[in-house]
Amino acid sequence: MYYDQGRNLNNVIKEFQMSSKTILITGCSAGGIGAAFALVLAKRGHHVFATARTVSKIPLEVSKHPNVTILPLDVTSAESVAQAVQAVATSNYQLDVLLNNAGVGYSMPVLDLDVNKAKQVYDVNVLGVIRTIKGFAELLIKSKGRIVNLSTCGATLNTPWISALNTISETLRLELSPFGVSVVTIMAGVITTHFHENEPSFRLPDGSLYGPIEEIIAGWASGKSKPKGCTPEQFAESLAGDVVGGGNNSMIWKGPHAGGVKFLAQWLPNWCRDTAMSINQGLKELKEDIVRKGGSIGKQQQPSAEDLSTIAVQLCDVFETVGFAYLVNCPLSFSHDDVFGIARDFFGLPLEDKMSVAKRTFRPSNRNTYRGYFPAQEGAAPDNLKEGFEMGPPDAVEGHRTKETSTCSSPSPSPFVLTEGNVFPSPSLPSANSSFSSRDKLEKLYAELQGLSTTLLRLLATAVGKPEGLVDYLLEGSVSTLRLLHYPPPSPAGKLLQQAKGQELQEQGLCCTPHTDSGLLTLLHQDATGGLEVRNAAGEWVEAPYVPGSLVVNIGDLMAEMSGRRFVATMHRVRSSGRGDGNGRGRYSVPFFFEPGVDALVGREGEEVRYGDFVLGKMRSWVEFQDVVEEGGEETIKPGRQPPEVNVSA
Ligand SMILES: O=C(O)CCC(=O)C(=O)O
Ligand SMILES: [Fe+2]
Repeated sequence: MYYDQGRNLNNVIKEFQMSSKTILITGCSAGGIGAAFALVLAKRGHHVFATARTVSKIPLEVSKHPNVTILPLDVTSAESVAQAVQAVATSNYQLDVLLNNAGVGYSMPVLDLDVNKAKQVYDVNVLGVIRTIKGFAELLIKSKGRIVNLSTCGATLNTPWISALNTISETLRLELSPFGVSVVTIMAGVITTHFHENEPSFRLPDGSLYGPIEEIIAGWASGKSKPKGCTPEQFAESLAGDVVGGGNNSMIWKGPHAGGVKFLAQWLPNWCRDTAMSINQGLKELKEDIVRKGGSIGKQQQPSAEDLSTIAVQLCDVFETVGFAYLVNCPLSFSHDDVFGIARDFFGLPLEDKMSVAKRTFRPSNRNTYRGYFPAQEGAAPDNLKEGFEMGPPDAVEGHRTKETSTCSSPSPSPFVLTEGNVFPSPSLPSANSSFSSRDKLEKLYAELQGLSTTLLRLLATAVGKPEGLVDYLLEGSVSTLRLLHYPPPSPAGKLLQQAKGQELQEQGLCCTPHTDSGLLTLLHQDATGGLEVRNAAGEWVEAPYVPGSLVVNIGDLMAEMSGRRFVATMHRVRSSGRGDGNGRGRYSVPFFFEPGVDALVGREGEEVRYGDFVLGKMRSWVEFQDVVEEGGEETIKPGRQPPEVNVSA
């Protein structure tokens, strides 16, 4: 017996019994179900009006087919629909079938919906269908034709844009039956199309209650988490007979998994459906996350005023003495795994891709001076062996000099532009097989860390009796830096160099030399490798061990100054013993340096300096800016330092 992808004997017989029909299909852009239906039906001898909002998107194979007429049709425009109706009415064809296929996707938890966006989605998916049906109704009634609405089996579960269509479709089925027009809803299973590519990269709005499961939701929004489906062509083949066939068959469930969902939706009790729908949707994980955080969600996560003043007292106490604190249960939507996943994503790129965003010091042809990548400099600084990537505020304009030189009273002659925009490895990187997909996550992490640091700064400022407005003043145009660090395991050549540098260095085994941070506060994610050490008031180096899930917080020079030296900017370093988890990957850390705006006047009362100048002064001692040289009283970047293995022309 003949059987081909659902095109069973009955369908074949049904089709042979029917003469050639004329079908108008909406949304026939390449890669989608509409285009696949157009081709399959045209090849079977039917005449097809293949329509799309942008007709150039209709694949050539369809548009060049002798049985196809191309028409522009935007289902959100009554005028466009009227023009298409006019074109069909004045053609030599009688319209037998209207296949409403055009649709757009919008995946978002209901609480996070952007209502205007939702209106647009309804305008295409629901009102667009009504507009088109109204337009073609007269022709369809004349032919006693058929309306086929493409829906999905997801409509019975969690796709509000589509379930509205189903109700309308079923209502129309009854309302049009007296006129001899049949109405069918296709409950599509999983079809692999370009549908999700129309959705921009997924991002929950700031403050979403669903933040902890954003990645899981993103997997569904992008279609990546969908089970394997059939191709649009296979799907169209299996349904061609149903589209042109008569009969009032209401709902047709077709495509991979459609049968299972039908069974679930129509036969099993609600609790079974709820259980099935909670699998891999992140709801279980979200519940666990809420329980882990003490059963509180959203706004209730904010501690009470009493809690805040207790935290303020504890922080003051710790910054006056030890200088370092561990924050636990931080209100961040990123776990340690998430944060170090981003770091691994970046540092795992081939060197030439990282060098494509290297600071100008390391690649003279690049424009970025302050943000971007700095490579490990094994020869120049074996005791400071780290590679890093730095970004500033996500909204800084790329390659744009802002306030730094425009409003300040004494413009800095430095070639470093502290306010410059961020650079990220482009998705189409020089090397074929690599890609960096964590830009959105980095920007979100930055925003969350800036928010958390602001809360901490407000607490500290109030605790030391600073005026209310000080924090807002300092943070105007804040140039905080989020830094990804990787301390690679030393190469054999690097080990030799360390030995050559002398006994003391070898014994210390440092990969980040002792320093204080320069800004207000530093919030550090360190991985489980360890190695961070802090110098206590007695001048002894003590280990700052890894505490799962915690953030290490210390204050920088600026905060120490502003507190009248009440707080200590603690000296810290990293030992290279902590340069690997044994699997040869090295150590990762992600410090966030919370900084004021470049023009904020900072420092001790009566001796205030511009923060931009303060930080540029400090940069002279940083390994990643060692190429600042004085020439004729002005600092310039000494160009041309490259890690030896990089091909400059790459
Ligand atoms: O890697 C670490 O744990 C510390 C890094 C650090 O202190 C810094 O980058 O200022
Ligand atoms: Fe530091």
